[in-house]
Amino acid sequence: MSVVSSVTVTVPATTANLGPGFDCIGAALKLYNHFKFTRVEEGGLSIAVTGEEAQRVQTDESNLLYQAFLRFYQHIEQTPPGVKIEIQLGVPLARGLGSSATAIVGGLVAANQLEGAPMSQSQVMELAIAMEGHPDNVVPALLGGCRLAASGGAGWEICDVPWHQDIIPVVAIPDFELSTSEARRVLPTQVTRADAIFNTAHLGLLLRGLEIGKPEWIKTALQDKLHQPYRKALIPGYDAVNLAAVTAGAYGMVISGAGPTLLALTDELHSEAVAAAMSTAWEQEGIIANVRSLSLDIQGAKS
Ligand SMILES: Nc1ncnc2c1ncn2[C@@H]1O[C@H](COP(=O)(O)OP(=O)(O)O)[C@@H](O)[C@H]1O
Ligand SMILES: N[C@@H](CCOP(=O)(O)O)C(=O)O
Repeated sequence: MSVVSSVTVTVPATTANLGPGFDCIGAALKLYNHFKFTRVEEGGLSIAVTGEEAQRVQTDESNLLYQAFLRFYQHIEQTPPGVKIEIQLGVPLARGLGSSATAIVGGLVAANQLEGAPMSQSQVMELAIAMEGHPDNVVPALLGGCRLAASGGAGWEICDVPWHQDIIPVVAIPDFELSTSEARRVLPTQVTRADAIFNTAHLGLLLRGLEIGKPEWIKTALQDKLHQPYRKALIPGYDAVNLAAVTAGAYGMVISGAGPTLLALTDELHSEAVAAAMSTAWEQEGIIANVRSLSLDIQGAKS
């Protein structure tokens, strides 16, 4: 491939953890950010952002998308070109839907394309994981689908997790932010053996439950002892929304990523009722949420 002057990269939102899979499993959703990079021969940086939360995105060198772009050039040991970046935001910021992963993946993929793809997809993935610090958002954002990542001796093993077509994700996105770093600060650095065993068993059950679409298994499997018990307190109304979702027919409800978005898994028959119940429950707590059913994106980042 040859060097190009402009590239547009589309990157999906992701929902990480899925209950017991803290820091190792995530799924790409059909909700997107679009990033256009244009080489500027005179040098310099300009960033323009459109979309609902546009004014919340940094437009100087600290912009995460640009930081990922720079990281690519540092990695290939070349001087970065001047660039004009146009961001069309579709993924809400700091809500637990992997907005930072879209920026990291977007910046790396765009730079790689501009330079004629000197890096393989798996090299881009390793760099993205190193930047984000955990694999569960950047891996599905790059590759699409539901993915489990495990660090091997030399690198990462990525496993494609089959997702039964009857399982519908419903996301309830509240009108407040919770940064991932803040939500990680409340987690203990050590866990008990009992909690480790609990999550190991439940993640195993979840993988098989997602594959065959068995409601009882998914219901049990969505429980977690490693992060949700500590993070619930950061999300007002968590218990009320959980009860409403399950009463309306959800298999279960979890925190999407680090929150505050809440994710219910359900079936087609119940998805509308589950969405309405989650919305109402949060409204009763004084929180307005954008609640919607989303299907899985299976393509990942595309340019
Ligand atoms: N499109 C984007 N362009 C630049 N920076 C972004 C973009 N999306 C997210 N970010 C950065 O990532 C931060 C949110 O990251 P984080 O707290 O991990 O939340 P999330 O769960 O959405 O990934 C934003 O405050 C912003 O600094
Ligand atoms: N495993 C991470 C996932 C963070 O996801 P995000 O969408 O909130 O960035 C964590 O739980 O901290």
